[in-house]
Amino acid sequence: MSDAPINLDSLRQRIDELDTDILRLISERAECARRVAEVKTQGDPKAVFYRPEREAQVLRRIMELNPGPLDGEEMARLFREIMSACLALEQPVKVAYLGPEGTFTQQAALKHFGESAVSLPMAAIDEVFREVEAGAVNYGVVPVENSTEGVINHTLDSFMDSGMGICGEVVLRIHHHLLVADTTRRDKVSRIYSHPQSFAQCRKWLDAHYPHAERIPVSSNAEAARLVKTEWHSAAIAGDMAAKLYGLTRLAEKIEDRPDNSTRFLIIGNQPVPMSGEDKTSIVVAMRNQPGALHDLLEPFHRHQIDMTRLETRPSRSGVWNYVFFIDFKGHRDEPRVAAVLEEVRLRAAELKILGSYPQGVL
Ligand SMILES: C=C(O[C@@H]1C=C(C(=O)O)C=C[C@H]1O)C(=O)O
Repeated sequence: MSDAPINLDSLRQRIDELDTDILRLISERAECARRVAEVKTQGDPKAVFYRPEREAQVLRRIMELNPGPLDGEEMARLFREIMSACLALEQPVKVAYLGPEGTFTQQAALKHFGESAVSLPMAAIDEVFREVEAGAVNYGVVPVENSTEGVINHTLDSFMDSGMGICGEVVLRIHHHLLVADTTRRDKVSRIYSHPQSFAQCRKWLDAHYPHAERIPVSSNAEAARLVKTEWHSAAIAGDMAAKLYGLTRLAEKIEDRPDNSTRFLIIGNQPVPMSGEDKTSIVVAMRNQPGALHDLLEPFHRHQIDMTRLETRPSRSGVWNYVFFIDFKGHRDEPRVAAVLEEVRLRAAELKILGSYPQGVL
């Protein structure tokens, strides 16, 4: 240990030098982004600053080039924040999300846009759509499917009613914790608050560890966390954002029954997104109610070898067509192969709405 101080000093000196370099380089990068903003605004008063396809390309490139020892996702997260700060220099992006504050949807919004985005909680999914449609915010973030609980119908229905499209997706690993306040009697927990979906995702764990505690469903995990603050015999199941927001501690961590529990969120907006190189397209199709309709719809995808990633059916509310199909597939609408399929589907369908082509989630 005798040479430790010398080593430590020289290593810290090297870190200082490197930080000086990093600082200079980030500043230079920010200056470039500011100049990009000038180019974008030239002759265009309604210039769009946020470019999802470019951001996806930047992050993918960083992950490819990353030499370690930090892992690719960790490195991309750091660059995500650098880009977020650079974009804020051009114009801070304003995002509405399904609130309240402290929910997984807020976590998804910040994961996608970075911490420099201004995020505003909305009380319901259709309010998020309305805020974007009214131009009060640039984008919206809503959950669309969970790996254990399935699709979130409310989001699909909102797409049927609104003119909004999709300009991105983000997938979040959902970790639930059993949270308590400083004042909670940890050995006397008799009541647990959470969102019904979170209860469903932690059912086995709860049956094993808290079979006798009363489970009280509330409107969100963040609301569960808020209630715990005032009750000495209660706990909440919620995620990290809610724990941080209400100053709760984890009595048990990662209590979800399935370790791969994740939720997919969509970024909604009304901006067409150019190709990023790895894209997805989402469409809604109404078919005539006749035998073989579903086969007719799927056949062109099969023939053009397009990789379908999701197919959901929803009852149509217009009364004329019995069902509409929500389809996600790999590829961008500007690719000839995809354009050909969309044209064929348009001819076969009663109605086709292209919700958008957007970069596949990177982080
Ligand atoms: C700098 C740009 O604007 C924004 C900031 C980006 C960045 O910091 O790399 C990337 C895309 C845009 O969201 C750009 O379009 O290149």
